[in-house]
Amino acid sequence: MFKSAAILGTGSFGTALAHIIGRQLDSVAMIGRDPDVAATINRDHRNPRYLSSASLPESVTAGTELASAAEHDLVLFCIPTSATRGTVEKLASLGLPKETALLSCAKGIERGTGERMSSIIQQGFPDNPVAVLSGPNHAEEIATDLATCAVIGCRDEELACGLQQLFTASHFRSYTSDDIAGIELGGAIKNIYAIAAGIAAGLGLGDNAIAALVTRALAEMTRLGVQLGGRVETFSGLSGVGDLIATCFSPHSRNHRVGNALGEGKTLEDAVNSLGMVAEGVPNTQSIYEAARAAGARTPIIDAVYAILYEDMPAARALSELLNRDPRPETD
Ligand SMILES: NC(=O)C1=CN([C@@H]2O[C@H](COP(=O)(O)OP(=O)(O)OC[C@H]3O[C@@H](n4cnc5c(N)ncnc54)[C@H](O)[C@@H]3O)[C@@H](O)[C@H]2O)C=CC1
Ligand SMILES: O=C(CO)COP(=O)(O)O
Repeated sequence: MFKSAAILGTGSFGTALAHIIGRQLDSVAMIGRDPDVAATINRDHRNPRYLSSASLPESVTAGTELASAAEHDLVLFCIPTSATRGTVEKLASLGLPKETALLSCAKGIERGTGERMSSIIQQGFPDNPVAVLSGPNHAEEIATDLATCAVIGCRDEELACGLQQLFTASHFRSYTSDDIAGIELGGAIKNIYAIAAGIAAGLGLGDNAIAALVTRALAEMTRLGVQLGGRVETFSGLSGVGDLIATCFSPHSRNHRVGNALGEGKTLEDAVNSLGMVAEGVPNTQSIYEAARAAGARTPIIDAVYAILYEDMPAARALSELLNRDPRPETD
């Protein structure tokens, strides 16, 4: 179905996905902002800044011209969610054929509007087909060919199958679903729990506490995700519990690393600056906290992370408040 693709973003995820789809397609153009990074990718078939040990197939080239996305059948959005609307607007002003399929790979919702990335992309390109990709997909593991599964969210069956074929390799298996909202919400909300799990680890809590936290996080994610428009079963899938487990327990998770630093007493600014990559859970704690308030949802874990990140509440006090809430039944 696809012969070529453009990947917007030459960061970790764009690089990992170029490594995968570059083997399947005649040409993959990575589009970034830094001409030096692009030149090195073209010369060495490696990204000097992100996942520099991953080799990129010969079909992968890089550049900085957003307009060149129009030359491809498929455009992947692998940029931070905070950059999506601006990039969509710029790309829409340059124009894309209406057959070009658009695949959102970012995990977060927009602050202020609460909109999911696929909606923002669809607003910019009302006539183009839009799909999403999510799941437990650490770029570091994809780029070293460790086995990975993902879910593709798409309402058009033919496009879903085409994308599934593209994201099928000996070590990469993909599934399809038509619950785009549920898939995107799981991927966005889990980032906050990865910060919470990191905080818990940084505070020196044990396995019992972290298992309890992740279990209650799944209940909260499902409750909130359904209130925001996802289907309940999606949160038991790869983009829900699958990604929750990956990010809450993996040393690769940037959100977990930010949380860990906070639990050890670092400031948010230091935790984020020392990362040098995007941790979507930081801005998304604000956007999702606001969306939860607007929906009237009960989200004690998100509220605790929000208080730690944005209201200077000490992590130990937030933990104590979480544990000492009024008792309630497990399922309600
Ligand atoms: N790294 C991972 O394992 C995974 C990341 N994702 C998602 O992919 C998205 C991108 O994350 P990463 O690639 O990991 O981030 P990263 O921090 O590794 O790279 C971000 C890239 O976006 C570019 N960028 C930043 N601001 C921009 C702007 N305003 N306009 C255009 N480009 C801009 C940067 O130059 C960089 O190339 C995030 O939403 C993340 O949650 C999803 C699955 C896995
Ligand atoms: O979404 C991810 C893996 O599925 C990446 O998580 P982090 O952004 O926390 O590294």
